[in-house]
Amino acid sequence: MSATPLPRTEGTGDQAEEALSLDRRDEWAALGAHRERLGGTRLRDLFDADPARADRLTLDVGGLHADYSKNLVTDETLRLLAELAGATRVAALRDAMLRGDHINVTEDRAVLHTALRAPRSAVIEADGRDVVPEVHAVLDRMAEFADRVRSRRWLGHTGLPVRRVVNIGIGGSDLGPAMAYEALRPYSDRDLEFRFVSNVDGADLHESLRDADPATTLFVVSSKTFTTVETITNATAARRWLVEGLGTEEAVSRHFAAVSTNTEAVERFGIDTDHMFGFWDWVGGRYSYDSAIGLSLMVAIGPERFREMLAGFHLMDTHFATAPVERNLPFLLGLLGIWYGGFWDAQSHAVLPYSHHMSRFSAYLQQLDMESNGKSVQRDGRPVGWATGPVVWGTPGTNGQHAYFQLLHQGTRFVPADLLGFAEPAPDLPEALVPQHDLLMANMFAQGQALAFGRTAAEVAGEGVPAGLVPHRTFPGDRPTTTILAERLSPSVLGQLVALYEHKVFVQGAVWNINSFDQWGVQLGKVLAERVEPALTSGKEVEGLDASTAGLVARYRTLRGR
Ligand SMILES: O=P(O)(O)OC[C@H]1O[C@](O)(CO)[C@@H](O)[C@@H]1O
Repeated sequence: MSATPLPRTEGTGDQAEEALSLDRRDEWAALGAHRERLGGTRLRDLFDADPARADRLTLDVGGLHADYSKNLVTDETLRLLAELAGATRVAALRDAMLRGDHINVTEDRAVLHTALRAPRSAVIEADGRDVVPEVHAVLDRMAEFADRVRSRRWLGHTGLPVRRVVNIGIGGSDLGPAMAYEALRPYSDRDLEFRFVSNVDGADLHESLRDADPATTLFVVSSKTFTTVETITNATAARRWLVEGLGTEEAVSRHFAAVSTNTEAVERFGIDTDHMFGFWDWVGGRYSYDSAIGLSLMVAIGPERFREMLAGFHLMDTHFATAPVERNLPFLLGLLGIWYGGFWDAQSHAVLPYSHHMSRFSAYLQQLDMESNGKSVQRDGRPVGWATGPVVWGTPGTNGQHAYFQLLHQGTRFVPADLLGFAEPAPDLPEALVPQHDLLMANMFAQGQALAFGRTAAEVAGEGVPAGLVPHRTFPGDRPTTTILAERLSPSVLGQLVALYEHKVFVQGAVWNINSFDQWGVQLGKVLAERVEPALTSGKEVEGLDASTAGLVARYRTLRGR
């Protein structure tokens, strides 16, 4: 880590305000006192006392209908949370981000992923230069490339069109495109096959190539830095496979494209920079799939759908930038998380999509949220004295119901959750399968109800359940959920959802006064792996290994017969 003093963000101005620790703010104390007063307030009581609650605590933004009435909040809670957002100057930091200030203070960078989806007419400056024309120039080149592959005009070395696209990347260079490809699969060209390879375990690449024909395979090597060891190792192996398969190095040019900010490294690797698509250091890896990192996705769904997705992102950006805090969905979701983490001791947050196509969404959010807000020092380096980012997890809801929902309903842990669902089934679903959609959605609505309101002992006993079983069959309820319902999982709606969570993470990082845009915590393991690897292969003594790790290395070598 750099020893140079951190540049100050130009954004928020008031240094005395910024220096005040979150837990010493009056607004924080007010929330603590409010929490005490709420005590064991039940959602049942809140709904009974206020027939308008379900109507009032909802918000429509673009194609998303958010119902946050099943959260453990009153109007007073929401007012106090909005005051906390005001005191911590979240809106000022948001504006600083949107205008290109270097709010990523530890890396001295602007944070401008919102520029990736700005319309052509917008002007957004990073370091004094309008970045919007460059963004659209790359999008146009991507569109041309995607169209050539999709129309089978892009020919491989032997003159055959592409059948399989293999995206090689990891973290933000994998999770976004892989998640979005799954989400928008019904919109994709079904005659093209897509694979996403991330793991340095050779099995990942092998499974993606074992039935592939080098003559019809296109690799998209995606890496912001183009130095990430997993990606470069896999890309090198892929290149070897291709050259062996087609018998000549010359084939590489027609079968490899690259997405990166590092032109030199791409050239060094041997990928023709005519087939390279760039982006910029002001795009964080986990905020990048709407940049050229989405190239494989664009090949799958086509430039028009990709642009619809960008328009969805932009819609949510505009809402985030302009709506008042109390009616601003990213603010609301962010503040609810602050409430549960700070005053209800919630350790985790579940995101449960009732949609098969959203199966990778929670995995995508894990990086977005946990790499952003898994921090324990404030922006100026002081330790935090409050809980920051939660463990984010989840899988499609119905599957979860038969796995871990038992704990959500009756366990001792408190797990707030988001339920995501779509009124329309996937657009390509055969007629015979459409009726299943009602069953799917009935489950989502029922789970929200059961989690919120439970089933009291009296109700259970009233159903004739034997007394000994009553405690086992009682559901405490008061497990909060926010339900987000959209008409359909379209490209635009996906963009809206991703931008919603991006900005939710932003709001939380701003209140917690942490830098959501660096990721120093991933460095140590990388450095140590580089030191350990020679010990595994050559048996050379590696200095500085602790006794446990040295023992494991020795055991590994024995098991491998070395
Ligand atoms: O795109 P790159 O440079 O290969 O990095 C991949 C990922 O590695 C990280 O730097 C650390 O996990 C992520 O932030 C990033 O998305």
